[in-house]
Amino acid sequence: MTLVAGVDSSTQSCKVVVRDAETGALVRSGRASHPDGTSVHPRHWWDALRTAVDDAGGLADVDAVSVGGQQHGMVALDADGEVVRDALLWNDTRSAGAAEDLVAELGAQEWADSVGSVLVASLTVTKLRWLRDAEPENAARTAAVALPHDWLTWQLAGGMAGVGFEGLVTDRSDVSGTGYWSPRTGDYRTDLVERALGHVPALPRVLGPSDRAGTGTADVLGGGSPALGPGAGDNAAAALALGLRTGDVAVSIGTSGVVSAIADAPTADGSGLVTGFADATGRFLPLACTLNAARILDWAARLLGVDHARLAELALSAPAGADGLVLVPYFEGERTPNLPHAAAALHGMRLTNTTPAHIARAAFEGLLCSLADGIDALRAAGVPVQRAHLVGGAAQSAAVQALAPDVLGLEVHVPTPGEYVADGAARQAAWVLAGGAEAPAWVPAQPPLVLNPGSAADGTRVREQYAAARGLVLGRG
Ligand SMILES: Nc1ncnc2c1ncn2[C@@H]1O[C@H](COP(=O)(O)OP(=O)(O)O)[C@@H](O)[C@H]1O
Ligand SMILES: O=C(CO)[C@@H](O)[C@H](O)COP(=O)(O)O
Repeated sequence: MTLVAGVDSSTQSCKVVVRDAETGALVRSGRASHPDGTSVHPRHWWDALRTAVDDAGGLADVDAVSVGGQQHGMVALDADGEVVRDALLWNDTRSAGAAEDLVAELGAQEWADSVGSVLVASLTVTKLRWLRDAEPENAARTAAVALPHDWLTWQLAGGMAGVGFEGLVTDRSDVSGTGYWSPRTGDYRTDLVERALGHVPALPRVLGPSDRAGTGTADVLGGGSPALGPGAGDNAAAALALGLRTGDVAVSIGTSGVVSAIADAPTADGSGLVTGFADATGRFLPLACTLNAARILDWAARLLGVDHARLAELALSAPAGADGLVLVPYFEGERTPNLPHAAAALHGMRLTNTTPAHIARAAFEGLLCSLADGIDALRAAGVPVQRAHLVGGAAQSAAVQALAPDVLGLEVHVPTPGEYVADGAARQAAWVLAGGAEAPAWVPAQPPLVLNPGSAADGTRVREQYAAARGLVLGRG
């Protein structure tokens, strides 16, 4: 049996899956935690990768490895290939002012036309501008810039000592989230890098969907020398694992809340709600991403002193609409809509509707309404939406599953619990070995759970009261 491995280096953890390259059957898996915080030294990702690989029984017997990962993080390297400072992650909002400056300089629609997206603090180019303004010495020392998955792939290939900056590679999906690469032309916009950072550092070579990135040589591979895949941004990797088709929307509820869809043509949404990324198959991945998602539920569980299973029970014991209690969940500021300095707010509190059950219900409804807003934005950008596929850690919550069809107003498929980002990376690794125009067809071991909307009226009411409360927050934002 030929084995391949996929890695998901996500915000909160690192996951590794080992699968049969031909059938996609899961052979073994492992995981390890990442530290908290929105700026992290990349060595923590490397340490977690090591631990997750050990947990997965090693990789000595795999023939190819691909790395998927959290998008946008700025990994700045000096001329010796050393990390210049902690990487600023996608959910670090300190570059919000830099994003405003850059948008003011060129105009929102010009950014959307040039790089597919209007800039918000998540996008790497804004972090480069922040570095130039806040830490000019670090900016001047920056000789190369990579994304989290690029840096990990480079480490697997031997890093500076092994392959130098010439061996630094990325893929279309992840580079499309930098804000200095055009999904429409497939070219870097080095003029925009220079505008942000003040000079043009070495940038990773952009590989095609099944191009070989090199050969793994690192110790963590246990003496094996697997082919390395180009890797992918986490959302593109999940889309590859799910085999999304026209009309399908992936709804991922991890640290970020993401709705994304495969498209044949690039998008350029000047409103900024939809970012026009590329996917991992040579197509495009219009996407709306929130900063607040699974951690809304983590917050509610902590507040109420219960675990996730009990939080779901409490929520399902309260009526739809929580008797008017509405959570607008912008705990960490927000990205969609772009309100980096906003805070969360509970609206409509009465003595009768502030029970644990109502608060739990409001948490789930606030989470799902913010995702439903993202689906509306995709539709407004011309993306067809027929059904949702629910993935990410919080997709396993019974209350998310019960409430999603009504609030999203869609048929919802819940695939078998799994690590869809790591699975997509593993499927890409199999594609690198097999070659050909399409990724190998892997059939899921079990069909998804299919959930249909029960009460359209409930869904509409929940969304209307959320929209009213969100309007108050926008007014303050
Ligand atoms: N059954 C559950 N109910 C609600 N939230 C859950 C459940 N299981 C996991 N989570 C949450 O999912 C998140 C992790 O999801 P994951 O997709 O791995 O995140 P990321 O990719 O951002 O690291 C955590 O915040 C965790 O608390
Ligand atoms: O910023 C985005 C997408 O644009 C996020 O989706 C990150 O890629 C992080 O994802 P998770 O770690 O939450 O899965």
